[in-house]
Amino acid sequence: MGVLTVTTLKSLTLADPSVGVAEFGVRSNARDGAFTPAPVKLRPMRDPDALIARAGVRGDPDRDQHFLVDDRVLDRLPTYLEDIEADTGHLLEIGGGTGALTDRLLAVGDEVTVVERDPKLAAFLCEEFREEVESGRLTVIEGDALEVDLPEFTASVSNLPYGVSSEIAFRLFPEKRPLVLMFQQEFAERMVAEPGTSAYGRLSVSSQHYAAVELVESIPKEAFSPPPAVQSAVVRAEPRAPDYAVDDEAFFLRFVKALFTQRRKTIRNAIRNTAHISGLTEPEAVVEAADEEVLRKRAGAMAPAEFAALAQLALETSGLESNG
Ligand SMILES: C[S@@+](CC[C@H](N)C(=O)[O-])C[C@H]1O[C@@H](n2cnc3c(N)ncnc32)[C@H](O)[C@@H]1O
Repeated sequence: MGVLTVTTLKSLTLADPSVGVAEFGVRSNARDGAFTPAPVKLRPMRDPDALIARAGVRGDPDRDQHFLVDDRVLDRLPTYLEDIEADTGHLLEIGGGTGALTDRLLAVGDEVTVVERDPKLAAFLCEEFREEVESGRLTVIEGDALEVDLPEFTASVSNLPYGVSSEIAFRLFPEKRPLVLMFQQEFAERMVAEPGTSAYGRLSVSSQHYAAVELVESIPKEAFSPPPAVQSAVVRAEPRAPDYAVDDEAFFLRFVKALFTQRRKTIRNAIRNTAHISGLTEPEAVVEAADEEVLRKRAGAMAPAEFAALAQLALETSGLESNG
């Protein structure tokens, strides 16, 4: 019996996607060395520069348009979902651009929805992926990702528009789905930061409230056209319940926000000074009830579970403004 060697082609890039499909086959080392094409046929991935040329656009930084042009990065992004065995039944992409990432998502997902605000790009995506749109595998939503209704997606992989990346991330987090999102490097570092580090803050606590977050890759500016001003980074968020319980999630997040506005102050003074943000009607009662050890800390040294315990205590000892 001959030894079988699977012939794989990680990424075959052709300028024109209509040129053909790549055939993946199994080569038998039997004496005749015959090549038997495997039953599956995989198509090559679209070339990102050719997509930009076909779309007839130049990325406009004022509209958060920095298109990924590095095939290796594009090919890797969906693999961060594979690593955690995420369900790729329905992938959501925010900011489709000229479709280089959309193409990779169609290769791994059963169904893909892409949201794109720029009407010209949304129309191009419909044209470029006409077959997938007609077969129902791809839905293009033209509109602002902060406003449109999002579908029931199983995971998202997106190179986010940086101007609204925080707002979009916090629209996606509560959906509790695996996310692979590109941010500015510094923002990504703040999301994943640990207590006691300079990058740790409100963003770290609120991101980690929803998911286990991990900075999986830094991406140089040259991977984009046009290159952004700063380096980027990919964050993978795997949803999980936090290791603490909070009765009022909205209050917890508001309380954390309030305390970090006074990060140089002790927690004691931060509670007192930020009632207008937290909505606490009796901040002094919270100070009286809390442990001295906690009150002496500063927000940057508080673990998420400590904020949660303090928020619970605050709810038990103080009222909340009715609009808080
Ligand atoms: C950083 S580019 C990424 C494009 C493409 N996914 C890629 O990786 O090459 C961000 C895209 O989001 C679009 N965009 C900007 N603001 C948006 C918004 N509020 N909602 C939806 N799309 C937006 C831009 O037009 C642009 O195509």
